Order: sequence, then structure tokens, then C-alpha cells
Amino acid sequence: MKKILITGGAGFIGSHVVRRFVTKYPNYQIFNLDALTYAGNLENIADIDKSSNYTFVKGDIVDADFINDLFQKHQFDGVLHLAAESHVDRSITDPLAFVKTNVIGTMNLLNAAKTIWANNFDGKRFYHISTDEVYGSLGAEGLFSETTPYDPNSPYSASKASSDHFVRAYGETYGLPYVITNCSNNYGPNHFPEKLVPLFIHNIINNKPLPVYGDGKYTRDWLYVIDHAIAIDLVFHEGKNHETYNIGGFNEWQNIDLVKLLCQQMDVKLGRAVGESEKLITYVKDRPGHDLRYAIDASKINKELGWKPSVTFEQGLEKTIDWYLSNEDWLQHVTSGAYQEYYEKQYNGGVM
Ligand SMILES: Cc1cn([C@H]2C[C@H](O)[C@@H](COP(=O)(O)OP(=O)(O)O[C@H]3O[C@H](CO)[C@@H](O)[C@H](O)[C@H]3O)O2)c(=O)[nH]c1=O
Repeated sequence: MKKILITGGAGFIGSHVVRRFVTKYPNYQIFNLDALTYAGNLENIADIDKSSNYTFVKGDIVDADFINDLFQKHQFDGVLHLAAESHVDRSITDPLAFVKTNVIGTMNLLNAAKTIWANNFDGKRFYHISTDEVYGSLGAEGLFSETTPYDPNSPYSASKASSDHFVRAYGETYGLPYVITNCSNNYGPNHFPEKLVPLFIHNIINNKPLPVYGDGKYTRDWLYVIDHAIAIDLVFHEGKNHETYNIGGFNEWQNIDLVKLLCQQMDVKLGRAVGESEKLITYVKDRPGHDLRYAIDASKINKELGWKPSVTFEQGLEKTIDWYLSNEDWLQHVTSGAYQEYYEKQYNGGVM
């Protein structure tokens, strides 16, 4: 039986990956390591919690001694590393937290893997799940490919770029077997309501303003989170050693158009008059260093591994809205306390 460590498995993307691996691979023993920060929530994976091939471990990847002990104890065969501080706005107010978790945390995992595998890399794999933000910002034209030079702009993307570089460096220097994926914006169930889609769903339900940064003309490439989990499964098992794969939906939306579509779908779901939710749109001051456009060329993963998104954006968005509307308890739990304080501070940043 293979022992697989998944970090960040109580978070948004991680919870979908953990569920997929636990249910699809009964011959794997899955260890889910999560620090349970504000964005991690065991409710996200409550349905698989009792599975015999699943173990939850609470712990922080920043603690090197703890990580070394964990690797020595369990002798993992593979690591899927998703644990990260991931919110760009938070990285602007507290960059060091991002260096700690995303850079030091990744280093601790790399060191621990290198030590236990001790040059015996047969059947071993370190998989770093990363972001397209490492490539910086596109103008109106072009797509990010795997050979696009790194050019990160936010403390968040700088920390992810740094950790990508360390993973590659451990591959080149010590022969560590690795794969890296850089994915575009995800949306779907379990997404903490600080990111655009879940925050706006939450605010529409509660009749709160929808704070659109700047002129709303920023563009992102959106992918349903379960399609990302499927891609991660494929890359972990079939991706080539020492390779990078970009993952994206070929699905670009300007923020304001996405928000309007979301408002329309929410009006229908909530039985509101047409145009009701759009009245909540409020233009607020822009994010500093806001990247204009991300768009992914996902043809490598498509050609080599046969992956492509399984749902359209309209379908994925509807599934997402349905999930939030039938999980209002979840929303209530995660939006109380610390989050609420943060949100109020953020929103009071100023209406334009
Ligand atoms: C939270 C929020 C966001 N926005 C804008 C900023 C962006 O142009 C767009 C999406 O913002 P966010 O949901 O924060 O996501 P973004 O900054 O693109 O980064 C996401 O996508 C990345 C992949 O591209 C991931 O690596 C990040 O972890 C993830 O947070 O919406 C608003 O206009 N208003 C808001 O309140």
C-alpha cells in the first residue's frame, strides 16, 4: 500500500483532491496534513473522514521538526503539496506570512522528502500545486505557456514563484522527482468567501455590496475546482518527471461580466426580480499592483494527458451557486469571527 501525503487537504482545492484520492484509490493510505487556518475546514471533508484509508493530521508545514518527524514516522511514497496562503489581498497586508508558509513550508517538505528518500527515488514523487500568477500579467493578447518567464507581481505570487524555483532546484541538484502545475482561477464548493466568486455569492444572499475593484475590466481564466482535482490526479499519476503543466479552462471573463452573470443566476435561484442583485455592484478602490489579465494555454496537458474541463462555466457556476445555497450553515460558520473582522476592514478600504 502506497502512503501519500496531501498537504492543505482541509482547504478549498485540497479538499476536492483528498476526496478524489481517498475514494478512487483504496490501495493508497492518504494522510491529510492541514494547519486548519481560517481557510481550512474539516467540514469540507466530513463525508470521507471515517474511511479506512484516510488519516487526518493537524500540523503546520512551517515547523521543520514536526515535518521531519512525520516523514520519518510514515515514510511517504508521494507528496501532493497544496497547503498555502493563497489570497492576494492578504499578501499585500502581511507578506511575511506568505514567505513562511509558501516558501519555508515548501522547503521543509522538500528537505524531509529528500531525507527519507535518500537517493532511492523509485516510485517516489513530489508534486507542487502552484498558480498561473507566477507568470505575472498579460496584456490584451497572448496566453501563458509552460515556457513563459516568471514575472510575479504580488507578494503572494512572488512566494509561489519562489517555491516553484526551489522545487525545480531540488530536482536539478538532488535528483528529487517532481512535477509542478500552474493553474488558473478556481471556483466551486468549499471556497472561502474572501475570493471573488464565493464572496459575491455570500454578499448577494445577504444583500451586501459587491465590491468590484477598479473598473472591473480585469480578466481571469476560470476553472471548476473538480476539473482541477481531476487534472491533479492525472498529473500525479501520468505527468512526466521534472515537468511543468499549465492547467486552465480556456475560459476568460472580465470581472464585471462574470459578476453580472453571477447576479443573473442568483436572481433566478433566489426568486428575485431581474436586475435586483446587480444593484449591489459597488466600484471600490483598486487592488495595488492588480494584474490585468491571466489566461492559460492548457494545450500541453490536453495533448499529453488528454485532460480538458468537463463542465462549461455556466454549468459550473450553477453547481457552485446551488452548493452555497444548500450549505448556508457552512457559510455561516466560516463567516463568523475572524473572517468577519477581516472582511469589514477590507470593505472599509473605500468606496470610489
Ligand atoms: C476579492 C475580490 C476580487 N476582485 C477581483 C480581483 C481579481 O481581478 C479577481 C479575482 O480575485 P480573487 O478571487 O481574489 O483571485 P485572484 O487574485 O485572481 O487569485 C486567485 O487565482 C489564482 C490563480 O490565478 C490563485 O493562485 C489565487 O490563490 C486565487 O486567489 O476579482 C474584486 O474585484 N473584488 C473583490 O472583492
